[in-house]
Amino acid sequence: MRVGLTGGVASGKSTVANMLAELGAVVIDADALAREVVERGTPGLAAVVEEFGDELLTPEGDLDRPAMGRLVFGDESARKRLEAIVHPLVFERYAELEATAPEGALVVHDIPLLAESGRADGFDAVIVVDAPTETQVERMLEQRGWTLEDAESRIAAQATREQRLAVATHVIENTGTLDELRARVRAVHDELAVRA
Ligand SMILES: CC(C)(COP(=O)(O)OP(=O)(O)OC[C@H]1O[C@@H](n2cnc3c(N)ncnc32)[C@H](O)[C@@H]1O)[C@@H](O)C(=O)NCCC(=O)NCCS
Ligand SMILES: Nc1ncnc2c1ncn2[C@@H]1O[C@H](COP(=O)(O)OP(=O)(O)OP(=O)(O)O)[C@@H](O)[C@H]1O
Repeated sequence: MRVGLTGGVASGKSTVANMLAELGAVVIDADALAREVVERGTPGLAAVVEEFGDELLTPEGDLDRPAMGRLVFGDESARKRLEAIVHPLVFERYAELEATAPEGALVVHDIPLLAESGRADGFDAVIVVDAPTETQVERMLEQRGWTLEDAESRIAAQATREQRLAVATHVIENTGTLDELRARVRAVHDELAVRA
């Protein structure tokens, strides 16, 4: 059973993914893979440096993620050039990890850009974590210390709520407490697990 999990930035995807993992699902996290493929010393990071220059590296030689974020979320063509390097590497790692999942497992693919990718049809079910834009912005400002401009530029780089909801088979509203979220996640998990 291959389940896609998506949602806008700071909607609560990782929180939901962690709750699903606690319930026994195997979670593959695209954001984590996108970090792994550009770690220090990787061919991915070398490709990024070739494209964008080494001023986007920290003195230690890591990708300067805040600086890269400011660049790509303010410049669509730069974002597309970064995605063209990172996304194929992420898909490669995805295929490798998926092949190691145990038979009969509920395999959850946490993919922030699933609606944008046009790949939602390839999943048996698609869970969309949904929250109003104001809630997303509040979480980014309060819990991540981003500026309003950082928050709004990430939202602008993503599909709209409506576009995301259009690919959902299951919607998880994340507007209440974490306990309410956990109860909704359990209900969706239990429904999908019997089909796995
Ligand atoms: C620009 C980068 C270096 C900024 O790193 P940073 O640590 O600040 O953010 P992080 O990677 O944790 O992403 C946080 C969230 O930002 C949003 N986001 C990230 N990349 C993108 C993108 N290309 N388009 C729209 N939203 C994005 C997602 O909601 C994601 O969950 C990084 O986001 C990146 O490498 N992005 C390109 C790769 C990508 O598309 N990743 C998304 C999943 S494959
Ligand atoms: N129902 C909730 N009540 C309070 N805080 C919440 C709730 N849901 C999520 N959060 C908090 O909001 C922040 C964003 O959640 P999370 O990291 O799960 O979002 P995300 O969609 O994975 O974000 P990103 O797109 O950046 O990866 C986190 O600090 C999380 O603890």
